Amino acid sequence: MITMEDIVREGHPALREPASEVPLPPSAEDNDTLKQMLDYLQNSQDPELAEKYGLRPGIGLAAPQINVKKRMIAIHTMDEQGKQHTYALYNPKIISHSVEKSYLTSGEGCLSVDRSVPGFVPRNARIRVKAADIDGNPVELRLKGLLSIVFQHEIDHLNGVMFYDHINEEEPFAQPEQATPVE
Ligand SMILES: Cc1nc(NNC(=O)[C@H](CC2CCCC2)CN(O)CO)c(F)c(N2CCN3CCOC[C@@H]3C2)n1
Ligand code: NI
Repeated sequence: MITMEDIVREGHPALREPASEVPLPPSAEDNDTLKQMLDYLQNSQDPELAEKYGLRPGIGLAAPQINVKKRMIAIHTMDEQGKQHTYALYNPKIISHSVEKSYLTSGEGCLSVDRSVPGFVPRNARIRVKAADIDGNPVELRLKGLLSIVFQHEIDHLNGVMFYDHINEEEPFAQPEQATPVE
């Protein structure tokens, strides 16, 4: 079971190195790791389990955060319409994106960052993603809103990018150009 002890924090080299493509079909080990990442998110959103195991709540997780330098991400979140979305993917790749930007009005945080970093994180409003699902089958997703933001935060981790790398240093809460806020 993944707990906060397995999550590496700022300063750990794994957070700043690019992660490697996962050979498909996935090995039993990679499959197990990805399932455990998804379990973490589901456990962290259960108040009793989160309390019992001291889990910080999460809606996304990338393998480098558990010191596995492979291109694997898990996402478990509700969208703005209250629909549950669960993804466990290998080798996600943004193949196209909108010119329009968006950002979470609450700013972003990170399970690997034990501090608050205020500011808007400008991201692409809509993205098209190609990836492989947990069985290694190809998937193509068109994402917008919160889901688009979460995917970009996780794919950033596969490229050694942290959310605060995107924050405008001079004016953290400057309204990003051509951007739609996501509540
Ligand atoms: C927005 C939010 N970020 C939470 N944490 N941060 C994370 O997930 C980081 C990834 C997110 C940060 C911004 C975009 C992606 C983890 N990251 O570092 C992975 O790279 C939350 F936990 C959370 N929610 C709202 C929904 N709620 C449902 C009930 O259970 C609690 C849950 C809390 N919303
Ligand atoms: Ni993160």
